[in-house]
Amino acid sequence: MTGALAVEDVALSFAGVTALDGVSFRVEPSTVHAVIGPNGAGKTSTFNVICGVYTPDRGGVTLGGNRLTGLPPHRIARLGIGRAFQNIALSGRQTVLENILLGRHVLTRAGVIASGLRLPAARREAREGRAKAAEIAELVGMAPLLDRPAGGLSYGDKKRLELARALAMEPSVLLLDEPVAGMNDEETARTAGVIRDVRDRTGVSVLLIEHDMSLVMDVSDRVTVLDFGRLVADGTPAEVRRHPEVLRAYLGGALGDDPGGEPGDTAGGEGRDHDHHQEDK
Ligand SMILES: Nc1ncnc2c1ncn2[C@@H]1O[C@H](COP(=O)(O)OP(=O)(O)OP(=O)(O)O)[C@@H](O)[C@H]1O
Repeated sequence: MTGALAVEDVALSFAGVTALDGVSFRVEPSTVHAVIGPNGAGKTSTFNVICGVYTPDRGGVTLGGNRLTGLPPHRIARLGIGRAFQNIALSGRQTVLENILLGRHVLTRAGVIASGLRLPAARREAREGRAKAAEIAELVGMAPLLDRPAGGLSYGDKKRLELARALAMEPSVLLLDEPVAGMNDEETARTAGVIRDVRDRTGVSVLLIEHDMSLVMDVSDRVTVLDFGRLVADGTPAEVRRHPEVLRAYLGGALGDDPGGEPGDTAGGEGRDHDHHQEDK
């Protein structure tokens, strides 16, 4: 077990626009942790700082006490931060198995020449890779689809394949950017089950950005709320839902008394006036 992911006093600005202003929180091992907040709150910026896409002006990120900030993104990925993207970028002609194997390339040691020559180490690595990919496909409920071309999958399966591909890197922390965006209720429930299974069966922590409050309140062990780049609340879903600053940020939208709201609720979507945030963009 690698230990907690700690975001410590991170500040980030773009040409005078403050994206993050002293944000700190911890993602404990084997937990589901959501980062929520209205549009422009700093959620994506937080992910980009964790992955090393952006270097913060102040503060930094550690995993199990080791500093990630300052390292290039590929090193951070190797150290255990896996990310599945909101925009589906799968190789449509390749099969589910091949797409999951693509996700493993950061772990592959034998190298292209050894693989080309089919040296024993490369063959062993390929065999292990396929076994691991099959295991991951089973975890995300896609075992029967291993030989299907990714291009023909349903929308929900494509999104879960993206998640599987990130898992193939064997991360300690899996970053999911809106894992159920655009999904219907049934697909959302399936993905919620996969997120729980990832936590419970692999011990991987899941850090997710999500506007669907129903999913957030349902699957998260802990929720961090950002607004205008500042942390306004951090706690269990029950604590966060009652927090006065959170209620204010969402203007009585999806986080009100209704536990979990309706699937598809877009907190910060309908529940507040975004215009003052959009001006900053
Ligand atoms: N590359 C960039 N250049 C300039 N400003 C940026 C950049 N990335 C983010 N920002 C600004 O930083 C602030 C935080 O943006 P960020 O994308 O992190 O918010 P978010 O919570 O992910 O929003 P959304 O829910 O709309 O995706 C916003 O004011 C945004 O306009």
